[in-house]
Amino acid sequence: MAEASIILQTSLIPTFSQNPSQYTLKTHSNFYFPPSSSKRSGLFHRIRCSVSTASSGTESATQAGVPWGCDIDSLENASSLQEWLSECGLPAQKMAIQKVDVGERGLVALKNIRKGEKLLFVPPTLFITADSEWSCREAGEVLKQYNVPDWPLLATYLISEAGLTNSSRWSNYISALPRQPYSLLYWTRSELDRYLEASQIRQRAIERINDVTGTYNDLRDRIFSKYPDLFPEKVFNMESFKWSFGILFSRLVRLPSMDGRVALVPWADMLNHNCEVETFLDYDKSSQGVVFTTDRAYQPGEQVFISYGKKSNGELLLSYGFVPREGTNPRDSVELPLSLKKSDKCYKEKLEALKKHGLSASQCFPLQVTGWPVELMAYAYLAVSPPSMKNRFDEMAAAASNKTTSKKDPRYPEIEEDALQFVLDTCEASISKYSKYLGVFASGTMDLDVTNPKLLNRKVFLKQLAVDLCTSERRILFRAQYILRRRLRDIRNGELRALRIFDGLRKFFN
Ligand SMILES: C[S@@+](CC[C@H](N)C(=O)[O-])C[C@H]1O[C@@H](n2cnc3c(N)ncnc32)[C@H](O)[C@@H]1O
Repeated sequence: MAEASIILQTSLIPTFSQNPSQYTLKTHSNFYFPPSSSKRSGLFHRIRCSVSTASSGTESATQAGVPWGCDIDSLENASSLQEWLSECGLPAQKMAIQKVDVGERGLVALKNIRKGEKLLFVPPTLFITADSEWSCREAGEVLKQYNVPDWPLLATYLISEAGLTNSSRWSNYISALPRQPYSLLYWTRSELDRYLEASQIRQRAIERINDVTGTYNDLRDRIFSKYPDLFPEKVFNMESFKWSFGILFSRLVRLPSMDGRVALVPWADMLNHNCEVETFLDYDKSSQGVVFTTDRAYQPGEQVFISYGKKSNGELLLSYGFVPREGTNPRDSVELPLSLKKSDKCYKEKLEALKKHGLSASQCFPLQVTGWPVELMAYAYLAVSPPSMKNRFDEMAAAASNKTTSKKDPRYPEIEEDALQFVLDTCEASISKYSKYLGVFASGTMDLDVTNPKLLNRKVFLKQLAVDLCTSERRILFRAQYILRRRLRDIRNGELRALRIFDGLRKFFN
């Protein structure tokens, strides 16, 4: 299991990124559109494809949601999925899809499973990748002609196959997918503003929704509108793209041993996440299938888990729509926003130095229970450094940028106390934001059981997720506050002791 740290982070996409602005899904600039449209229309003017527009009547797709898939906790289609997969070459399994306590549906051991055992063996013929054959060949050709990148291509592929209902080879798989995956993509702007006000995840969710909307608009304007027979708006619309991106965010796998190729892997994507499990999905060259190796033993009836990667609770909520129980995620982190003070005499020079290294006047850094990155301290040093340290601004900004290769821990003893105090102040400002939020919203929702969200109304469910997230993020801030206060106390005690010694020596020589 080589390079576990890298692989774990990338097992189930999307990956953790320290800097939200580095997140790239999109869109305009990624597309290459061939210059000549006359050639294109010559090639495609005859093509037609019959796509079922399903949910009849006047109900628009936007109001009705997508007309395919099933309820998130439904086992209705699970047995036909399992049957179809076996017919298509999935070997006999030691697990079956069942209702579970964590994750609603999941894979449960049917027999004793040993630690270190390889499971699954899903063959490549059952993966959905950017190279999969389209049931509507012409639609696939159009997208390839436009060099549409993998993510939007896969999102369109999924809708195209779903729209064909039973005539798609993936119909058994698609019928077993959730009709509305849990995802922040389904939260409205006012829900994000209201419930995630205190957390930086709100901004990440807004950016992600904008990316998905931008990607859909791009595809519609540049491609779908030119081929309405292949991409009718009744099927290829914002609602269906929200669904397909929701599916990709929560189920797409990056396979390190296949050069990082991304794929939907039916059956393997029925495994739920556990923060304490270290094993992940990958392609196994010897058995030529997707497998994972158990890192613990399972008895019949126990749910089997994998890891979706080293993700914070916020990132798990963003992509997968759940928040692990408090204190169970050793990889949990919270983003701390640090900013230059506008009143700083060297504001302009500092900003210039930051910009040179791809940073800005306001920057988020991840705090973990175990500490924080060297980049955060470098940024704090820059923020508090006086004009006399002008010649060090560039090196501080470079160290604050995670793009630098050297990970030296920058130290400026003369301003260390100020830098720590600056981080502590920011930390405490964040804590009071969380406490205010939790004080207002949390009352009465803390002890609700969210294992069966269908029983709760949507508002209460979202609120509980937000409260769980904010509680876990505030816990990390409290821990950082404690460490910072202790360090400051040590520095101040050390200074006091040094002053006393100096004073004693002075008196002695006098
Ligand atoms: C790859 S799918 C796993 C199969 C999924 N449970 C299903 O029935 O289709 C990922 C989704 O499973 C659910 N899930 C996975 N791990 C979970 C966990 N630890 N707690 C709660 N839900 C989880 C979330 O809804 C997530 O979006």
